[in-house]
Amino acid sequence: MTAVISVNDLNKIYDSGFQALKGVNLDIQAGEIFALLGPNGAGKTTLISIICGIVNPSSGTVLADGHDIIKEFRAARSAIGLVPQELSTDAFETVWGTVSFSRGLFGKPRNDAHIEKVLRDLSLWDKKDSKIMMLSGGMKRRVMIAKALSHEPKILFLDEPTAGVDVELRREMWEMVRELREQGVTIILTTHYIEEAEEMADRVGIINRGEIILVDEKKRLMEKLGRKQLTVQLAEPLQALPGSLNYEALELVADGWSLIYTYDANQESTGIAELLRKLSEEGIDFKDLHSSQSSLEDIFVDLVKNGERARAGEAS
Ligand SMILES: Nc1ncnc2c1ncn2[C@@H]1O[C@H](COP(=O)(O)OP(=O)(O)OP(=O)(O)O)[C@@H](O)[C@H]1O
Repeated sequence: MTAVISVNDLNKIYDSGFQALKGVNLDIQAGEIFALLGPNGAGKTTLISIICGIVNPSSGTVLADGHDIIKEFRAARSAIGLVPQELSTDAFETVWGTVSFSRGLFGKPRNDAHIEKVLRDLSLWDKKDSKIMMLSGGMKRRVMIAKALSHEPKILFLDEPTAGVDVELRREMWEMVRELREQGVTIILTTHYIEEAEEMADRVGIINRGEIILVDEKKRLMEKLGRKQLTVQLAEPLQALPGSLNYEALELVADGWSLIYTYDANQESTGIAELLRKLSEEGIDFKDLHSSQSSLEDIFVDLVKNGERARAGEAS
């Protein structure tokens, strides 16, 4: 695997004195979809902005497509397409005009066939002569993507691509991102929607308070940290758990009508057999059993919470 972006010991301290990035190390592999996930203010936009040359780093280095983003800014930047959070296009320009103009900004020679392909791939071809202001919100977002792809970048950044878009458009965007990956574009998206990372990404990086707290393949992440929950629906409600069933992994919920048992599906012994035996010994009957896998959301919330707890421990 080759890293198409390599971030080394990157720090950012804003003029206000606020440290938005703390020693970030990150490699993005060619051809992957990488989701950078983190709560508001975690540092996602700062990281992307540094890689794209919009914000200066305080220290550390970044290589994009093998080029140092400061010393070889032009070469690094021309490998990158950026779809920013904000929609910013000239309302009076046509779709064709604005997208071709973007290509020119990167010093690339005119290539109408490429612009046509981009517009067709994004279902914008029949709108090529429309003025931007005449387009729907979804179409405007597509134009932003077309602009970012106009100079044939190898790497595409999407900053919160589906913030504030409706469900249908979100699905379309996901589909489009997958198609781009098939064409060999490496994609990095930032999101606070765990659903988005879960749906789209090959790998997920979690950033919190300027630190990357975890990077892993999505599948492995879910297997490694994924807990399962077994819900036992009782035949009769319980007031309280009997002493023999009083353990941390077991909770009485739904006014005493259900038990939730949390276990690690990767362990050889899950404890389920023992739980069921104890229920029977205590004479507790149940109507139904079902298990569910924890989502990336649970994993994320746990990681962020644990990080905060560890920090509180350090402080005290
Ligand atoms: N120009 C600036 N000057 C000072 N602080 C800043 C500046 N830009 C961002 N910050 C702070 O740096 C932190 C990280 O911001 P950033 O926009 O990178 O986060 P984010 O993860 O992208 O958040 P969001 O999801 O809300 O966009 C925030 O606390 C923010 O207030």
